[in-house]
Amino acid sequence: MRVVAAMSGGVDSAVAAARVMEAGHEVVGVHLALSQQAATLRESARGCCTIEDAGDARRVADRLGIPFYVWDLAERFRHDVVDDFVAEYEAGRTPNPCLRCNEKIKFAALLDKALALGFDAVATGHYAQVVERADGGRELHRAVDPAKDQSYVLGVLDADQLARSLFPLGGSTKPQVREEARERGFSVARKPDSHDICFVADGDTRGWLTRRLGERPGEVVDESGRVVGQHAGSYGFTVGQRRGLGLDRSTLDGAPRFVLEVDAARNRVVVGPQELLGVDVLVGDHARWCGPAPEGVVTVGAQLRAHGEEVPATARADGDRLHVRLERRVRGVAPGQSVVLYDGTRVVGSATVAQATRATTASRAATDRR
Ligand SMILES: Nc1ncnc2c1ncn2[C@@H]1O[C@H](COP(=O)(O)OP(=O)(O)OP(=O)(O)O)[C@@H](O)[C@H]1O
Repeated sequence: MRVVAAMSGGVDSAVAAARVMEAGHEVVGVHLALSQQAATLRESARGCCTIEDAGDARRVADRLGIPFYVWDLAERFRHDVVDDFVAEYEAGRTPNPCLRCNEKIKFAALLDKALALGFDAVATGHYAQVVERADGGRELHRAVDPAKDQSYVLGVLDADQLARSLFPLGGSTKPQVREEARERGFSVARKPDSHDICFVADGDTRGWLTRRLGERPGEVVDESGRVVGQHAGSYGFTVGQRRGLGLDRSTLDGAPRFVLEVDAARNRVVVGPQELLGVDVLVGDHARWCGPAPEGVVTVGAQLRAHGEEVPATARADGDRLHVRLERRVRGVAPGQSVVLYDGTRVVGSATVAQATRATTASRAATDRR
């Protein structure tokens, strides 16, 4: 096959590229320039896809003796990932930009361009496994290294995208990959792992959003609507958050408060005690399936954040929508988060949480009897 190896300049994609090459494929290395240097020079200097990262990727490609190109997808990334991120927070939701980047950039813009140029597949350094079934169909599975498993952020891929994707690291642990990089003499063998959101270089999401959206003062209220504090922009909050709530402690008892709801339309943040945070009924939209959509009610494991725990659940597909009933209440589920469904280690599909509520005692008892 002719394969584009997506090379970030990190250790994982370096080893992934080497493995695809050794599997006998014809490989071309591609680094994506994703940040707009002119607009965010100060931030991009420590964020993803810097000039240094491109240089690191090029050095690995040179060592492997493969052609190497930089493709500029900065405009697509800004529109589909960064602007979407801002708009989601502005609307009171909590997006996952890595998942969006996989959906819109790596396995859409990059893959489309690769296919248009005559390539057969894209290989990345994601930790996940693609398993080929006897009927030729392909399934996405968790990686063997639970600490690195990235199947959650790949849960948006459909069958066609999966058929064109190679994840050569899914069967290895991170220490094995680092050791292999060292043995291969890659300059990036000891490069630290990337963390957090690549375009929010210092990790301060609220500060980053404030620079884009400006201050929008509003009220923090408790579950009964009583004003208990002030905020500088409801976009700076996420359901389940405990710190930085700006509460007027004189109006409250000493118990900790958590964000229960971000009401963007009214620029209000609702806080309350921990026991009100738990939800077990989710309605998702933008449902995506790695294979055919399941029929009827299916038993699954539901994961709500990258590296979050998997909760036993039942799910029902309904067109673009997904209904999920969790077997137990989970705290801090925000609209905008993705719910990814698993059957054992296999990814079944995903959706974006639109509503997260709690079942009434009567409906919970009815479910328990079923
Ligand atoms: N700027 C980029 N250009 C090309 N490919 C990229 C880029 N950023 C990420 N990728 C691809 O997506 C994969 C997963 O990206 P992620 O940001 O999770 O990196 P990572 O796990 O830190 O991997 P790495 O060690 O390769 O940077 C990478 O291994 C690489 O194949």
